Amino acid sequence: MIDIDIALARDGFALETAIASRARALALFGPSGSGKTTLLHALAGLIAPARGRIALDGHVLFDRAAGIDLPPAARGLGVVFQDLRLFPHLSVRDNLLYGARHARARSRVAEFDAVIALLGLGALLARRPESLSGGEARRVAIGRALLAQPVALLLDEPLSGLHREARAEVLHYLAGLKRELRVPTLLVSHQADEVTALAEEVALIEDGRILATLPAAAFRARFAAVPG
Ligand SMILES: Nc1ncnc2c1ncn2[C@@H]1O[C@H](COP(=O)(O)OP(=O)(O)OP(=O)(O)O)[C@@H](O)[C@H]1O
Repeated sequence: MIDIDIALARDGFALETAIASRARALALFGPSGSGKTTLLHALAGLIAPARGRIALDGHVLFDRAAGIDLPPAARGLGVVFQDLRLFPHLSVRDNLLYGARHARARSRVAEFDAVIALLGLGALLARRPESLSGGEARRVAIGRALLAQPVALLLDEPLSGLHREARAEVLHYLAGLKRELRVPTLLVSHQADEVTALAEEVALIEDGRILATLPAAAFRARFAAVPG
């Protein structure tokens, strides 16, 4: 259960959003510049809203009025940023183990071998990030985030900038994770096809405001004709 009701402003852009969702796979869908990444960063604890509250499964991450603002590491979130942020000097295995070393003791989302299998990383373990294709690098970043045993996974445009085959490849693996793991996921995207494939519920965002929150079927009916 995610409960967000926040407002913040910076450089002429105002974000004022409220979302309450019980979906295990929620997407935030909107055009470029609508505030998706800003909202994800507020959730992750990288930007402090001027007003409001953020709670996840009843745990308060941020509450301006109550003076609560958990630092990013204490929020227990697995974040895959648009720029991935893999460690260039570490092998794929060590990038993944970094995630595992920072695992939360309380929860068990997925074991190392299961993540390797689910994301098809077995053949890549000795490689360095610089030698990976775009799709492979994303799979590693997702694996590292999962191995931190997060309470929720935040994915910022996980398929953007990939060519057609690589998009299909990463989408296939993300769909597998959704089937196999119970971890709640927030997907940020401006592409209707990936939202349709991965989300159970979709919050539509425009100009920093949530226009509506739709079940996946209603989203499909409304956006099916939009090309990816
Ligand atoms: N660090 C920043 N400082 C000031 N303004 C910013 C900063 N980052 C983003 N913005 C502005 O905030 C607004 C929302 O940006 P944001 O990146 O959240 O949108 P988005 O929906 O994620 O877009 P995209 O899909 O292009 O990443 C934009 O007007 C952007 O120019």
